Amino acid sequence: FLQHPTNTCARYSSSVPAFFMAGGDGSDTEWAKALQESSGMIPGQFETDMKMKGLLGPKKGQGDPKVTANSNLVQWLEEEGDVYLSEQSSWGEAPHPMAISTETKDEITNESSGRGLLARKDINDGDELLRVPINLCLTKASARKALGKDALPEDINEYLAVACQLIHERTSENSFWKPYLGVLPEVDEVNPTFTWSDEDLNFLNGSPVVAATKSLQMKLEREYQALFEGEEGLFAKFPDRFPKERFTYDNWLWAFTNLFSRAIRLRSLKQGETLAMVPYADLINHSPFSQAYIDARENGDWLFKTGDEEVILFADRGYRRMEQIYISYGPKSNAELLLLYGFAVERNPFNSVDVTVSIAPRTASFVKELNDANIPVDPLAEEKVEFLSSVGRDKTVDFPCYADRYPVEMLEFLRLMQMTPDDTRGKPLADFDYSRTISTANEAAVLTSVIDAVKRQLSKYPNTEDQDAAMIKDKSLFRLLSYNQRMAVRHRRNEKRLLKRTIAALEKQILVQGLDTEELTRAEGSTLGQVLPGDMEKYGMKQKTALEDRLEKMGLPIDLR
Ligand SMILES: C[S@@+](CC[C@H](N)C(=O)[O-])C[C@H]1O[C@@H](n2cnc3c(N)ncnc32)[C@H](O)[C@@H]1O
Repeated sequence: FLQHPTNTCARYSSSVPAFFMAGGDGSDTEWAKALQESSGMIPGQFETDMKMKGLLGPKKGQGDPKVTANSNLVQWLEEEGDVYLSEQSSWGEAPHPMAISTETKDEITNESSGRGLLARKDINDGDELLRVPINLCLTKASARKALGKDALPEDINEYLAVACQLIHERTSENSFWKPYLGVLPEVDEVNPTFTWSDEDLNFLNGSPVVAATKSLQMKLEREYQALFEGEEGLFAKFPDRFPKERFTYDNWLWAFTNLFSRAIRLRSLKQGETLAMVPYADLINHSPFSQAYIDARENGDWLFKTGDEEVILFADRGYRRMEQIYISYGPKSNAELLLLYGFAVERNPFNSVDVTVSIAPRTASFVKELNDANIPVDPLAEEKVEFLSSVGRDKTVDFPCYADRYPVEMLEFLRLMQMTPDDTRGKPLADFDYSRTISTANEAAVLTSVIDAVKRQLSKYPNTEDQDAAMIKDKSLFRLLSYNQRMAVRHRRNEKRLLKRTIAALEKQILVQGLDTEELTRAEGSTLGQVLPGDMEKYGMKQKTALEDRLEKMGLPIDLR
């Protein structure tokens, strides 16, 4: 885990949280004191702040259902899991270092980021932040125990199993997990794009997120039907445990909203890795700059190992009192975050936009099909097709473009596709190292074709970046849009900005490397990065997008079984 000395997350922290409570019993005394200290310079400011946060006055926050839910969770964790959350120091143990804030905000966009965990005292790099026993978590094992091993067989996908248990617990009167369910958000508090209406999704037109969203929506529908419906489905086979009125599609979407946005993959478990919903740990928000992540370990000290396992987290840096604690959900692009978590990060070093690079090798038969006298046959086309299929690549490929880099694979792919007999001089294509420049003419054609591909991606959006920027700038009008719509406009604007920067960087590189000279235009006789008409048509029903590819690697249910 951990070890990152720099304080890069500071700008994401919510310095004056709205509603909050201490970790122990929900009292606000310590927070009141801390807030008083932090805003003590302005007379009367503290009282004003506290009133605004609902923590002063007759109710003192106790009437707030969110504060009550936090309180119930803390009590349950202490009673059922022996989780140490005390505010007071006691024999040999310091007070628990964190507290739940019911309302945190993104400091750049001012959008709500829901609950979060705050440092209740100064925290040092490496300090233990939390420990939660596995038996409080929802996993495939707990799902099979709750709903029967006959209904959820050994080989069932983890996401499906935990989704079933989430719905089961949510709709049971006496669930052991009730205090945990009490803090799980509704779909409209998370808003991942796969739950958006088509009207909201239209705001993302042109963005690769739309295709990924539609594909995830279809997959979730298909999985629901396959699991519950038909003669072999759980509704028919186990109607008592899986009543239709409880396992509705709305509940299914709620379960997956929570799974995608909160489930953690624990990798260090004795029996291998497990997907888990971990109470309390899942209250921590994401910062792409955090080096901390959550994992499991055997519990007990060195002498007295109990054999049980627990989830554990250490601080990745020092935190000041009242600062929000962050972990990293992984190096995710804003498209991934929006699709699965319902938010995007304005300054995200892992942000990328998928760009489609498509070059159809001009074989004799393909050129004939095109029926255009100006398009010559590429003498290397057949060899290129063979080479591509031997390395398992298609001729239409999606690559993620980052703000400051693009993948080596994209350059390698394009260098190959732009080879001419001048470059090969009779040698086989397989003999070249495509991770290096092949020739100046080849490189010129490669960079030009990347620019073309990025420009083509940009042209897919109905509005320009400037128009989006103007919309965002007009604060009063922008606020009239719904949360989803605001996220969509910011997202598409950031995608365009990234693509425009990529074009500018490439154009500069072409100039710096002297690749803009006349004689190098000979490469234009090659394939030039154009999506040839035939390929355009095929592209409509092409293979997976790069985003889907990455989701699959994460183990998300792109093909669930
Ligand atoms: C694991 S939960 C974290 C706790 C969550 N805020 C809550 O209220 O329960 C993940 C969700 O928190 C929110 N979130 C996490 N990090 C965020 C961030 N940096 N900005 C905005 N929202 C964030 C998103 O709604 C996301 O789906």
